[in-house]
Amino acid sequence: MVTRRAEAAGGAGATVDEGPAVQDHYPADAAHCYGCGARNPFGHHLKTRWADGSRTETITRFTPGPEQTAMPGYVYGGLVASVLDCSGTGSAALAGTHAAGLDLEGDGSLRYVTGTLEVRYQRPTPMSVELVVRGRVEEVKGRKVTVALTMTAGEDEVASGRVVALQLPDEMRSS
Ligand SMILES: CCCCCCCCCC(=O)SCCNC(=O)CCNC(=O)[C@H](O)C(C)(C)COP(=O)(O)OP(=O)(O)OC[C@H]1O[C@@H](n2cnc3c(N)ncnc32)[C@H](O)[C@@H]1OP(=O)(O)O
Repeated sequence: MVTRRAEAAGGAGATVDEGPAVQDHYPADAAHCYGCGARNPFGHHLKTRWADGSRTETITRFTPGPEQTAMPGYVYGGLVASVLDCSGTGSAALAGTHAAGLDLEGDGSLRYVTGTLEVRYQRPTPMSVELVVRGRVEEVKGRKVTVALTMTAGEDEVASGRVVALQLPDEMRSS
């Protein structure tokens, strides 16, 4: 299976990718996620950053390949969902950690899993075009962060959705 990394620059209008990716700060024992874990050789290796100085908008980029085909020329919907999913949990980790006044690089930074994922497929998603996911943090409430997401391919919005992410439960921790 081919492994690709999302490209980290260019092609997103006026949006600026700012600072390190949250996944760069996941500890080694929490970096196995298929969507965003740096230590998963078969995964997407998604990287989610603040999109600007507001600390409410995030950006994640991914370019799908032919093995992620639905119909020739178009991307499999499960891949679209998967990219939205980890864009949402990464955004939640950025937002929850920021809201708690913690440092991403510190031991106390917060990690999140998916509680609920909603996806609306708006248009067929073209293959081999960089997909840009923008996250907007709607709410940080206790253990829960809600993030609204849009995915664009070039000028077209191809999907949108929402992730409700909850802080990583103890039973899912590896140590
Ligand atoms: C370390 C780095 C990690 C990187 C990996 C990124 C993850 C990648 C994405 C994934 O694939 S994660 C895998 C798929 N997800 C799971 O397997 C999660 C399974 N579910 C659970 O473990 C628990 O149900 C969950 C942690 C989601 C919630 O349990 P909690 O005990 O934390 O929730 P609690 O009962 O305390 O409820 C807290 C709030 O969240 C709400 N809530 C609970 N479960 C929810 C849910 N599933 N969806 C939406 N909201 C939910 C609940 O209503 C409440 O809202 P309010 O505060 O407003 O009252």
